[in-house]
Amino acid sequence: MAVKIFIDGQAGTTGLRIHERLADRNDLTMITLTEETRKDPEARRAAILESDVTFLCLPDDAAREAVALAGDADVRIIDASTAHRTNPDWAYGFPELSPEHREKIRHSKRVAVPGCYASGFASLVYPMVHSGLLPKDYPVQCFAMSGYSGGGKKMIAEIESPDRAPELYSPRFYGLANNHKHLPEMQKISGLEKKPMFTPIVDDYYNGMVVCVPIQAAISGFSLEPERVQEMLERHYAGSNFVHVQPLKTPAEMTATKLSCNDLRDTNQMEIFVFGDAEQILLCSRLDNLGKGASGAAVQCMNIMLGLDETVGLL
Ligand SMILES: NC(=O)C1=CN([C@@H]2O[C@H](COP(=O)(O)OP(=O)(O)OC[C@H]3O[C@@H](n4cnc5c(N)ncnc54)[C@H](OP(=O)(O)O)[C@@H]3O)[C@@H](O)[C@H]2O)C=CC1
Ligand SMILES: CC(=O)N[C@@H](CCC(=O)OP(=O)(O)O)C(=O)O
Repeated sequence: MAVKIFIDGQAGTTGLRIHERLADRNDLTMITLTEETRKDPEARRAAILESDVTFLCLPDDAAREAVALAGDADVRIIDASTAHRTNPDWAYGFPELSPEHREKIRHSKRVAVPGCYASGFASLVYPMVHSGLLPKDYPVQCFAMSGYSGGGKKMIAEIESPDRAPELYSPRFYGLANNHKHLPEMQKISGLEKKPMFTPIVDDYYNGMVVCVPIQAAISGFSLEPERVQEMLERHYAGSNFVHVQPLKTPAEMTATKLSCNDLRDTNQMEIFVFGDAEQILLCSRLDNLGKGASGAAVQCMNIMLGLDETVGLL
């Protein structure tokens, strides 16, 4: 019998992408609400209770409300918002981080999809800390660039407006008070003792991102050759369907490299790069904020929860 799916927030950026990824699957049937009822709590409750799997593609408060509407019903909930990502009762939806993460997703009824920046960050820092290559108390910094679809419908409308302000044609720094909403999960999931410093930038292209973590090994008093880091990361993600650690480049190739942020657009792929030398290393993770950073990861988690091949319906 087909699995019944409800997407709460189906008209939003993430909801539409999940719908696109699932629409052609004949092992699933979609429960949809009309434009008039899609924000009505009673209609949403009925749809959640009728479903086998509900995706929440909502602002945080509405996601919390949806979980309350579900009560203790047996439905599986996959939440794309920030609301439950550091809640220990929820599985963190990044199966490649460790076999324990994958098992918790497989057996959980409640899964929080990682934030897009947090996905890139954890893909680098979790293995570095858990392998012992990076001390837990290292003062981690992170900078990243995202396409504007990361800001949801409101930012998309602002950037795509025919009479947008001149400053919207340029990349923009934000989160400058080091209070970005992904920081709690970046620290907790990666196992860091100190809050990282995180500087995101949003630019004038639709989707895709690169998240970078520089490591000053020599001046911090430990040694960290790029070869050792690349080998550890390659081992950590060996056999992964979606996370691919790139071979180490020669110094000349590193100098010549330009990483574009949108290469993995519309896929659920993630690429990891190691640059630098024994003094200073730069780790970079490239992904699609709407793919492995949101709807792709959500569908991958659903496949795992349903005991299916995790790659079904995903590029
Ligand atoms: N865009 C991205 O790259 C990513 C987004 N996320 C997260 O996913 C969630 C959704 O984000 P995104 O799709 O970008 O946001 P959007 O603003 O594009 O979509 C949110 C949708 O939720 C609807 N909505 C708002 N309140 C309610 C309510 N009370 N009941 C039912 N529907 C409601 C909105 O309705 P209306 O259309 O009327 O405004 C809108 O359609 C957010 O928590 C976001 O942080 C996660 C990872 C990446
Ligand atoms: C460009 C942009 O504005 N990006 C969003 C993050 C998008 C995202 O992944 O955030 P959630 O998963 O937490 O919803 C932001 O920085 O708030």
